[in-house]
Amino acid sequence: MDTRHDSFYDFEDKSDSAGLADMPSSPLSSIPEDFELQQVPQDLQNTAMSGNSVVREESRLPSNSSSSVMSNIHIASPDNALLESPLFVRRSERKRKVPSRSSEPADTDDVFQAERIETPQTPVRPFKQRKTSQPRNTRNSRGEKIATASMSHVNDSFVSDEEAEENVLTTKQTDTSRVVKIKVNPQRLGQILDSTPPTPLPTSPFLPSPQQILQMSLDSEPNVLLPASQSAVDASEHDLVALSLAVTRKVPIDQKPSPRGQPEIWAENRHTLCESLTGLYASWQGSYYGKNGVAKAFMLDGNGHARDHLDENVIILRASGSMAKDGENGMKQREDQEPKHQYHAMVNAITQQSPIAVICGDKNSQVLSKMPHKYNSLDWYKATHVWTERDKFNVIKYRLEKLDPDTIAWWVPTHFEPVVELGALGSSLKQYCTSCKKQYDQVYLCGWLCLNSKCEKFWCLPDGSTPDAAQLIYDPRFLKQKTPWANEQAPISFRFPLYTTSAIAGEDYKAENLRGMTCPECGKCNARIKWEGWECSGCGFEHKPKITPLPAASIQDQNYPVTDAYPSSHDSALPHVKISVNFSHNYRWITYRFKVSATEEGEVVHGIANKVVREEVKGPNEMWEHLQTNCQGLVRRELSNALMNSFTMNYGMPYKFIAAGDSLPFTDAPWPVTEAVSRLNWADRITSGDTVRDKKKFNELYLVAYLQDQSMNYHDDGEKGLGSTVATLSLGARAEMVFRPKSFFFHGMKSIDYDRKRMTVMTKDEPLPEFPNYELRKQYLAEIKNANLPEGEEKERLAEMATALRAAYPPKQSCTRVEDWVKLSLGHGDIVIMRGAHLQKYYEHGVSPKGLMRYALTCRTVLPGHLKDSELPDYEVDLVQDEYDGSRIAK
Ligand SMILES: O=C(O)CCC(=O)C(=O)O
Ligand SMILES: [Fe+2]
Repeated sequence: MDTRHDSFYDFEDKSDSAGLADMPSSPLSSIPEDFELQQVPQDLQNTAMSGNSVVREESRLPSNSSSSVMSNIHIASPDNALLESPLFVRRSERKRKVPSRSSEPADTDDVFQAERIETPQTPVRPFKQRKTSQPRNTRNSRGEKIATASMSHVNDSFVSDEEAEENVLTTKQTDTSRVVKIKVNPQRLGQILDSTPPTPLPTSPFLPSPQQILQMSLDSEPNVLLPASQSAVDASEHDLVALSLAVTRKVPIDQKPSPRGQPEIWAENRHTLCESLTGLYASWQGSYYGKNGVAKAFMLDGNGHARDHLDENVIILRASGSMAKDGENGMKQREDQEPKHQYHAMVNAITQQSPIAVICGDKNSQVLSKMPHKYNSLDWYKATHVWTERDKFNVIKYRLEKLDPDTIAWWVPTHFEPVVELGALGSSLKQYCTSCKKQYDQVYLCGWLCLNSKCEKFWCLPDGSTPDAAQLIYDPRFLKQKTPWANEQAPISFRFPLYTTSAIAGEDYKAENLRGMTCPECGKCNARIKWEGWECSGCGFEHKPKITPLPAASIQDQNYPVTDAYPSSHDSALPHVKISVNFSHNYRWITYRFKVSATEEGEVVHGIANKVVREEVKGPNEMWEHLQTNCQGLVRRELSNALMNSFTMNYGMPYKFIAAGDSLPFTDAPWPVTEAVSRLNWADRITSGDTVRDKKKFNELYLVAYLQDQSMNYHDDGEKGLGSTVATLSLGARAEMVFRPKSFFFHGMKSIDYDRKRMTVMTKDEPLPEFPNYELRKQYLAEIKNANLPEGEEKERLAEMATALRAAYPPKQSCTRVEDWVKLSLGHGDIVIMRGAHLQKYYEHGVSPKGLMRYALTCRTVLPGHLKDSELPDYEVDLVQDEYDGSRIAK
């Protein structure tokens, strides 16, 4: 199996973005498994911006607070509303269902006054704000008239007089009051509730049935939230339920209306998106991307969590990760989500007021309109809240708010009327937990809940009971609160600036040169596929800047000096590898020999070139300089739904094994290609002792161009139909090339699918004495050979043997890891030749260049008759004339 070229993952910020292990089908479902707890300075976590100045929002917390600050809900205080609200403690369960606009009063001193909750002082009738005005006409963001009403925000409560009687005011009241305007569009609310049955809600002791909700909403609509003749504070629970249902109403994807605009950027697939948004969103599988401990972006696709929400300005989503496959396409949570790396990165985004980019996939079920493309940039967002909830497992949730609240989002449908504008309901209710002393917003209408997963009262309503899922209807005041930030400007356009070339030699080979292009004309994300530059497959826009080549003189590495003498070696090998050395033609030829089966040896020859070789006429230096400016048609080939990260071109016989791609006849190749074929044929001859010219010529050359940071993962070159010798000429940057036995051969175990079961079995390959459990494996192999079991039974027995082999490892010794046996340090002009039929079957190799730019020119022999007619090229494969004889560098 050829597993090379999967190192395109190298572009991912593995430390922050979702782990690859999960391979979730829904991007909303992965989290790095290797999250590390990253401490956020406590004072940073507790700071929140108010206006332009930083204030310590939670400065009232007790200094001896026992629970982790990390699991607090983090609130960028919308304004000073928090400082103005009284706390009510409810006596009866019945009253708990009534959402109360109540919270711990904000004291400006630093000591949390928890005892106030337990010790009511001066019980007084709760202050009921009656200061409301008649509705008047105002204009919404599109200038259309909507009705508005003023409502007291401070000390108010959506409770009736009777209920209010039963509330006990436990804290001193503040006399400050603030009037906010509620802008609710009654027509819109009515329409929504009329046309859409609310999400079915099982009956609960706290909430009315769906039918009741609908009825109540319609009945009470004129009074609710649009207090024509009545005070807004009389609005009761069902009004909020109705409002919440209207605000969170979802339309099935196939019925979603068209958006009013277009995304700034869009992509047809994940890899073009990630490559074009490098640094902003480069999560190949996960939904989350962060860098340096700060959250950067989310991708919302698929259904997400049951209570995810995405409207014209607010998003609620669950943290990614902790998911496992559930059936064919689904995912289910498999464990509690812990406040780890991603959580802290979100906290950092809140405390640093660092905007988060949101991308939306066309499978997102919450978004208001039909997404025009597979992936679409939504907008920049403020992270405002991070908290934990409980389903079967703990779930970490985030609230995001559109960064620029004043422009209408492009994805809002043309005739969309918002039910309630952001900020129109004032701020959310906040309350302190009597146990952990942490303050949280009231997220759901069923009542205030402690959202600290480390607290004994976590997920408890004030009476100690826990809500059932049916009660979890969002409090619209929580959803629709407005969180001003000191700066609400997008940090960068999603259409990134085009790459501009550098006059400094070598700069153009840096990794950023491989970034994709967000088309300045149409916004489509395009990977850089061609060596020559960028092309937009959406509108045809091209960007092909001229690069500055790197002269041969600049690639001489001071740490590996070469002279006219035979160069020293920088290779290494394990002790059981046999090594021999020869000197000829200004090359040091080192041969590494090791067993590739019980009876056969394979070899790797490394020819280390000196200065004479490098400077030879038509030698490595000239080849290097010519290729940089005269090699057309190098492309990144497609590989199982992604792209190889290096640029390649094939010459001579088609090489179909890695990824399908174009081939050119040798007659159309730049001269270094044919020169390399000729030189590698010569090198093979002189190092194998086979002096017969033209005996087994290479008929194919695969040219690979690696930019900075590109590499080729462990793989083999042993595809069927290839000759057993593979030779490479290395040009440019130094590279490390490593060889090791494949795991199944070394450890003698592999995973197979048999009878619809995944099982680990012992392999039947003869082990080598250097391998672990050598004696035991020999014994087991003999047993299997003699037993002659039917297939199923044999598999079962091999599985038992694998279990026994695993148990036989000494403690702490890995039964999967394999060490490199040979490590070559390849310099400019060096040659590597691999020989041996079983070398490719049982060993694998990988290459990681260390500098800015490198070419590998690898020759193979594609055996005649191996290709099908359809795979044959439409040109005659003309073999390269073997002119090279090494005479210019003979010594
Ligand atoms: O980059 C190299 O030196 C080797 C490339 C290689 O292994 C391959 O093309 O199969
Ligand atoms: Fe290879």
